[in-house]
Amino acid sequence: MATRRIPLVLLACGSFNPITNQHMRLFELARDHMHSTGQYQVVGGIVSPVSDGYGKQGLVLAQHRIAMAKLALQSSDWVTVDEWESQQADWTETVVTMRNHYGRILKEYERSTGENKDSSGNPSPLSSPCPQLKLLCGADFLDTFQVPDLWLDDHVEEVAGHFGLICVSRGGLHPEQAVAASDTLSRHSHNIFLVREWVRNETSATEVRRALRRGLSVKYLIPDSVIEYIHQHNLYTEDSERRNKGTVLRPLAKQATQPGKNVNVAVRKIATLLKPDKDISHDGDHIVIKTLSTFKNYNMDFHVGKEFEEDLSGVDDRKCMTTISWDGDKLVCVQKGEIEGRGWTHWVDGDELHLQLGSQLSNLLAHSLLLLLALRFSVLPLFVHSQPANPCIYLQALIILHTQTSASPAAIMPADFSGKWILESNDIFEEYLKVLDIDFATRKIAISLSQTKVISQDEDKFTVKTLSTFRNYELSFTVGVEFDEHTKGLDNRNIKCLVTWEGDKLVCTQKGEKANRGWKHWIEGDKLFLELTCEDVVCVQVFKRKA
Ligand SMILES: Nc1ncnc2c1ncn2[C@@H]1O[C@H](COP(=O)(O)OP(=O)(O)OP(=O)(O)O)[C@@H](O)[C@H]1O
Ligand SMILES: O=C(O)c1ccc[n+]([C@@H]2O[C@H](COP(=O)([O-])O)[C@@H](O)[C@H]2O)c1
Repeated sequence: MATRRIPLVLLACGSFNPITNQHMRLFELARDHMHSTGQYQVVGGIVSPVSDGYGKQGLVLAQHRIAMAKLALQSSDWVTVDEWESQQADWTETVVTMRNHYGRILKEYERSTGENKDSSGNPSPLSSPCPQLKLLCGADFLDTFQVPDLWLDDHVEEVAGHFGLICVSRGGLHPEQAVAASDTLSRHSHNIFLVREWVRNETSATEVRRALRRGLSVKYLIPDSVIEYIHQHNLYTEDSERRNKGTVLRPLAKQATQPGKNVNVAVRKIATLLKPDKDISHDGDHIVIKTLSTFKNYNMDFHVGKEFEEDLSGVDDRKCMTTISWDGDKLVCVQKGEIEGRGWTHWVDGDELHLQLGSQLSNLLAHSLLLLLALRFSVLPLFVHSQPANPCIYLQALIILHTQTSASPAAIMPADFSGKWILESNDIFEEYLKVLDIDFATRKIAISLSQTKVISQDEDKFTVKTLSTFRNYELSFTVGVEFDEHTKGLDNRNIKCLVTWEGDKLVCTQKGEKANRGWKHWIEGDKLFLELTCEDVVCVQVFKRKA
């Protein structure tokens, strides 16, 4: 007897900002592939645009993205647009969207099998097998599962294990490697269908928006009806592209606030974007310090000289026995607990309030949020409302901290970077490449690659080799000596560079066509950090020392 095929619905989640022909092609490719397995019968396709709460830069209103998707899909007799996700007040996890659709699909199935039950109430042999729902995506989507703190592990488990994925190739990405690199994905590899698109189509919604902003033609990349809609509503402009600029992607913010999470990459990322205010009031030795930001607020209410139990919920969720006392005109706090040497010092210098946060060097990583909060505030007589200066000045706190907390003189010497370092994480690298105007295909290759840094250091003389299977790059410099760099094979620009020591950090300013360009290198334990900055993008790469 021939086995009956499993009815299958394909669900694609994304910004669809705007929907492109390639988005629609994904469905056709996936349907052919799933039919070729002989196991499935694709019975429907759903496009589910993300809600406005997603916070992605340049995201135009959901009502427009929905309207464009509906216009585009008028030509399909099996793919529809669903508004449920886009209408949720906040951004919705993909797995929640999947559960919602699957619940609806199952209800319909039950209703239809109800009509086909035998006398004992069991589905009759005439009923079709239980339908399935699978997530349809491009290869770049699969890579996002590896982005630290973007997805919850349980959700990846449910998406890949319970539902299943159909992933269409994109650019030079290697989805099979993404599956192999992840324990969860490889455990469910039988439920992940990789579809090879032989007619490569590199259309990306970002590139379409860019072309539209520049007044260039996007005909044949997106349907005519969508082009007309965009022009009618003047949708993709310089202004619309600035929408959500600097906003933390909602999944990252949401993940960071999960109970029991360590102070991690996501929190660090959020913290760097914050503009916290300090609101300090006092009545004699009774002091209240409020640290206010759009992400988290933190209040301290204490009497100088009196020990109290401090609950650092929302910071690193530890408890400390805290005592704050005067040291001359400095307010010094000692926080006894799990982390040795923990505490802070507040003092005023001219019209600036300084806050220096400390813990032992070995614990720096666990305390990155604390370090990030080490801001310098301007325009402030002590204990009145303050205006924050540049939040990125927190970086200086690391240096102060190193100097303050290092017991041995060796620890305050500039660091030794020599060695081989393997890339472990590469946060916002694609944004950094975009701001350097690196083309789509190169970006996609670059973000998928592993990198090795080989650094040779002879006191202040450095050679840094960056090696990958795609391109190698070598840079030699002497700290304190300005040099010309041609970023050959990268963005091919000429820049004037100067590398200096800031404590044990190596800091480079790169003057040229691009504003605010530079990098910083520092070491924490067996990790090498590289912070790459250009305009308003800050990318952090973390390397592990190769034994
Ligand atoms: N050219 C393409 N090839 C394969 N998959 C694609 C392609 N374009 C989009 N997709 C897939 O379509 C889904 C929705 O994509 P999304 O709305 O993010 O558009 P996008 O073109 O990837 O946008 P952006 O350019 O901003 O990255 C994702 O799973 C994405 O991987
Ligand atoms: O569910 C999650 O945890 C999750 C984390 C990150 C991204 N997503 C979804 O992945 C999609 C990414 O779309 P885009 O346009 O950013 O490529 C979008 O639908 C998001 O809601 C989902």
